[in-house]
Amino acid sequence: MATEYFDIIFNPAAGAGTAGKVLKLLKAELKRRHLDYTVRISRYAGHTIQLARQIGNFGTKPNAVILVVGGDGTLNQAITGLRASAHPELPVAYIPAGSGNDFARGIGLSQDPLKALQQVLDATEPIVRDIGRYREATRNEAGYFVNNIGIGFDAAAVAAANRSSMKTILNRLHLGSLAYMFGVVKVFWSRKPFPVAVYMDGKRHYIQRAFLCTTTNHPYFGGGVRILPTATPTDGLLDLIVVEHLNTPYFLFLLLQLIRGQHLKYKRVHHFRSAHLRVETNSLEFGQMDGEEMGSRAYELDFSVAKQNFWFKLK
Ligand SMILES: Nc1ncnc2c1ncn2[C@@H]1O[C@H](COP(=O)(O)OP(=O)(O)OP(=O)(O)O)[C@@H](O)[C@H]1O
Repeated sequence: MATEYFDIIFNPAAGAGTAGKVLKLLKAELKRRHLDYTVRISRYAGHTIQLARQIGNFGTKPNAVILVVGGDGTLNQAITGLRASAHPELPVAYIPAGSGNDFARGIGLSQDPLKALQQVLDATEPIVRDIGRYREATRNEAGYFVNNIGIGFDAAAVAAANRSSMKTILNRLHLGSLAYMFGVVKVFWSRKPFPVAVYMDGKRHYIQRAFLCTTTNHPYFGGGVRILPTATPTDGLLDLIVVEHLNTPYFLFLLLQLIRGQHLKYKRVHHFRSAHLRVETNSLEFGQMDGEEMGSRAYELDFSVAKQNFWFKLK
């Protein structure tokens, strides 16, 4: 089936306001190829959920494809809205236009908008990939994530990066993924270790001094950091990494090993992999989901895997 029509959902705030340039490029290319489209603009934070739900509920033209243009948060919200609609099976195409773009990196979609569009146009049938599903008991929330949910260090870094004026400047310089590094440096000295309980395959694992606790669908977080090189979005499993904080020199050593992709072999780095995971914390900690802040709370999270139809061709 060739794509005849695109229902574009566009987040003008993605990439700290630089996504408009991406949309302009795409529109010109679609026009050049005589491909028809409609653009629905996300007018406020969270509006993407409603836009996607409306497309799922009120139908689209035959052979229409939903094309999301934005960052990881926009993709997350589009999938969340669509899955709450009458047609959750509709495939989702995506053009990365955010700051971090970890989903594109993790799934094998180009970060160059026109190359990504070519991958979308090359698709002839939906492609199925894993996404994460979560339930959080403290605030009675449930939903999906395309990249990861993190508690602790990474989430505090996301919060710091989002509040930083550097994010806007770096996005303008096409260095959006560096914004997270500024967040990392900012929160590094102020974060305190916290206890975490992980439940997997009927066993409880208690980690007294966790610093970072991230459940992920693919290797990347924080704008290109390969936190779990072995995670794959096709295995029906989620990967969880818990990094312990022993002391500052050891933690810096682990960070160095992380950059070299060698961190998983150390005793203070715990790796879990399963179709079902549960994570509990008892202190107030920051959380992040696909780069969006989840607020500060004591978490009780249950994770599982869902299958999602996408529309792009991967090598
Ligand atoms: N019109 C709007 N005005 C302000 N914020 C919006 C608007 N529409 C959507 N949003 C919000 O923009 C936020 C950021 O979106 P997104 O994550 O896609 O971009 P990003 O943070 O630049 O990318 P990435 O997650 O890849 O780093 C989301 O929380 C979304 O709810």
